Amino acid sequence: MKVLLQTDTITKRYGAILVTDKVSLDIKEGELHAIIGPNGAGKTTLINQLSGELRSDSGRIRFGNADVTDLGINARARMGLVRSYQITSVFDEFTVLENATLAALGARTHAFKFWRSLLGDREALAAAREGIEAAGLNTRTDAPASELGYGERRQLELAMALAARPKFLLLDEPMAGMSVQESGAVVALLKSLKRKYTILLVEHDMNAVFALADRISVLVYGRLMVTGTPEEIRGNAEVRAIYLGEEEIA
Ligand SMILES: Nc1ncnc2c1ncn2[C@@H]1O[C@H](COP(=O)(O)OP(=O)(O)OP(=O)(O)O)[C@@H](O)[C@H]1O
Repeated sequence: MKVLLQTDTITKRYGAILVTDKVSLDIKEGELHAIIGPNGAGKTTLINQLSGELRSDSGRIRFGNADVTDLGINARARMGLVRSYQITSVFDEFTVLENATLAALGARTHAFKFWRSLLGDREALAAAREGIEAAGLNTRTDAPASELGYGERRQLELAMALAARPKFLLLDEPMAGMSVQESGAVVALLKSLKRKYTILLVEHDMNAVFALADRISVLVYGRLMVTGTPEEIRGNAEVRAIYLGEEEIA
């Protein structure tokens, strides 16, 4: 499989703290790659470096054939490297369809000129409907976001990311705060998205990670400790030591 995203020794520090430390990763086209690691390991920081929300202090990032190190979040999103949006970017008074359409328009338009054409842009509307369908939210298309339950809201975030027609999806803890039933639904959803998109998943729910990932990378104190298949990670003595006492991986 071709490598779609490649980082070469990317580093981010806050003052004296090295939050990510020379992380070199290869993510292959079509794979679902999970990043796990203890609290504060630097997982969210790494996602932010990949999405372009944070500039790395050193190292390079390649996406497809391009060096995207110096590009911002919007430029990377337009190339297809898209992060599932934070809950704050959902507009409560807008419907599911309107929110997804905004995300579709935002992925390809600069500034705010898209406001006037909301729901008037056929291509954006089609992308929004596709995203909503893929995220399993089509029975709620016309509901205002304010009426969605917690799990549905996370589905809307996913729909918004998909409406941007990504090649590569960055997902930061999509199951956080969900009930067992809700996270089961998200696992099923992500299974249905596998292969259609290349996915990088940061997630604490080990059952979900081991059920979904083709490969898993373990980040500890900002350093990439090991990358392997779920079987290799499960059997890795160092990883087991880090998670000792955390029954999920046992
Ligand atoms: N803007 C910031 N300024 C200073 N320190 C920061 C900043 N953002 C993150 N950190 C620190 O960097 C470290 C890694 O944070 P990060 O959120 O990336 O870890 P994480 O692996 O995602 O953690 P968790 O699993 O708890 O979400 C933490 O010690 C955090 O306090």
